Formats: sequence, C-alpha cells, structure tokens
Amino acid sequence: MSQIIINGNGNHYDDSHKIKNGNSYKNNNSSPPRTASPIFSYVNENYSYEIIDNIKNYLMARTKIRPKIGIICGTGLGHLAENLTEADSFPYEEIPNFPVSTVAGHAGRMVFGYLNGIEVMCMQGRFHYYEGYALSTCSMPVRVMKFCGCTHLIATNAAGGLNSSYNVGDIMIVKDHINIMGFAGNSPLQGPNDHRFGPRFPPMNKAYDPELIDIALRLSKEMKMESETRCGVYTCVGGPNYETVAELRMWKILGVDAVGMSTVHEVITARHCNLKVFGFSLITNKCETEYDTHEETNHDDVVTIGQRRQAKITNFVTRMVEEINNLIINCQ
Ligand SMILES: O=P(O)(O)O[C@@H]1C[C@H](O)[C@@H](CO)O1
Ligand SMILES: Nc1nc2[nH]cnc2c(=O)[nH]1
Repeated sequence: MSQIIINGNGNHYDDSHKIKNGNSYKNNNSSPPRTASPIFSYVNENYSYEIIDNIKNYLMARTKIRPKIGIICGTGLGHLAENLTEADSFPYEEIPNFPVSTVAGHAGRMVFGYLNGIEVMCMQGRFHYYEGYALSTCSMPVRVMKFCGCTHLIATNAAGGLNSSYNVGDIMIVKDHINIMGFAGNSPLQGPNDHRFGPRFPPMNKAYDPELIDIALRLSKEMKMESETRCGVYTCVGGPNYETVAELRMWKILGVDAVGMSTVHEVITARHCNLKVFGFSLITNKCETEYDTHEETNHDDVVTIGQRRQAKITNFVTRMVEEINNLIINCQ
C-alpha cells in the first residue's frame, strides 16, 4: 500500500515510487524539489519503519563509514562536523523524505566520517518544533542513526543558563530533563507504536547514561575545564520566542538549570530505540529572571558564543567519542 508523505515544502507525493526507485535519489536533480520552508503542521507525519529503512539504505549505499556513535550538533556547534576526515556529506534536501533545516547557524546536512580515527555520523543542524515540524519529525533522524548502526547518541544544544551560578560559555552536562512539552500531551512517540522501534511505554529514569556522565565529569577535570563544567537539568520549550521572566522563575522553582528548544524529544526517541545517550548544553546566555534589566536574549549572540567556544567543544566531544568507543570495544 502506498503512503502519502508530506514533504518539507508541503508537496504531497506517493512514496511507493520512492521505495521502488530508491536509487533515483542520488546527489542529482532527481530529488523532489524542496525549499527551506516546511509546512506548518504539527500533525505527526508517518515516518514508518520502512521509510526509515529506506533512508538508511540511501545513506549506507553512499558511504563506507559504519558509525556506532551519532552526534547532533546544536546551534552554532556545527563546526564539529568540519573536523571529520574522509567525510561524506549529505545535504538534507538530497536525502529522500528528509525535512530541511531552516535555522541560521544550522548547515543542514548529515555528515559521515572519522573523528580522530573513529567512525561517526553527525547531524550538522537539527529540526525544531518551532520550524513547523512535528516532534516525531524533529527526532526522526535519531532513528536513522539507530538504523545506520549507532549504539550511542551525543546530543548537543545551545541553551540559556537559568541556574544563577552558570556563566556564558559554560558546558552543562545534562543529567536529566523536564519534558515541559510532554506536560501538554505532546510527544515524539505519540500515535501508534511500532514495536520494531521500541516499546509502547519506554522508561525514562536513566535517559542520560550515568556512566557517560561520570566519564564526562572525569574528562572535564583531565582537560582542566572543571570550573566551566556544570551538571544540570535541561528543559525544552516550543519556541521560537525566548522566555518571559515569570516563565523562567516558574521553571527555576521546578529545578530547571538550562532552557533550550530541542534535545528532549530526540533523547526520548533515542531511549525508545535503546540508544545510550550523552547530552550537553553550551550556555550561550544568561536567562533574565529580573524585570529591571536592559539585557535581551538574541539568536545572533547564541550563534556567536557557539563559534567562540568551537575549539573547547570540539576537543571535549572528540575525547567523549574516544571514551565511548573504548566502552563499545570493551563490550564486544
Ligand atoms: O538547536 P539548539 O537547541 O542548539 O538551538 C537553540 C534553540 C534555538 O534553535 C536557538 C535559539 O537561539 O538555539
Ligand atoms: N528557550 C531558549 N532557548 C535558548 N537557546 C539559547 N538560549 C536560549 C534561551 O535562553 N532560551
């Protein structure tokens, strides 16, 4: 039975054609035309098991890299992907059924390559709910990573520091999250569950792998980054607006340390398909919890801080990838 897919540009087309002619989506002009203007629909698009498998086949046929570690680059953190060697890069608009990235500071491609000799795949730019995509669409690439062979996910993001002891430029290792959008009934796992992805009711109490958190804390000491490394609770809001003072005060009471617009739904999807997760936020701004300030959060500053911290973040992620790779080898 064919399935109607709603593509990034709002075009509807019959995916039976795509699956039959999977090879026709090469890096040429045979991709369906897509623009950087997603449909504005929060309806869950049906990224079935077969479609994810089809995306995986498309990618695996075009790269020799066989990654065990997937990395999602947050806003301003895409330079990570530029450190990959022997890289194969796939612009999202060329990958069948992929959404397109519309945010400044997100390049919009999937990059496979070696990070210090270790095979990884890297999303250079992610999808956000405020771009008009359903949460399940935002986190769909995590399932692609799983299908490509990944066992571990490193999710990075830019976030506002709500904990008043945090400084701009700090790295906050995510020890847990509060799924504020989930409180309103919005989940990437909403809708029928395909048990081939994972269970209907996945646990979330160890969403961020405790062993990986310990490793990251040790690394931060070894790398003499202790004074700029935090460990805290992240939350994701729908955006795209930043927060009001009253909202921030409320979340502070709830125990939130950093506020962003991503990651939570990706981590839920990752845990659903049994990927081990490590996450961190780059604190790009202080959340304004007082009314008598002239400071305002803005996206340009968020991107600029990401760029300024490029070197530190790249070293940190490279070391984490080495450590995770050692764990994987020791488990074989
Ligand atoms: O993709 P991330 O979560 O790193 O980006 C955050 C959230 C918004 O996209 C943007 C706001 O400045 O930064
Ligand atoms: N929601 C939210 N996202 C961010 N991304 C970077 N900074 C912020 C912030 O202060 N709030």
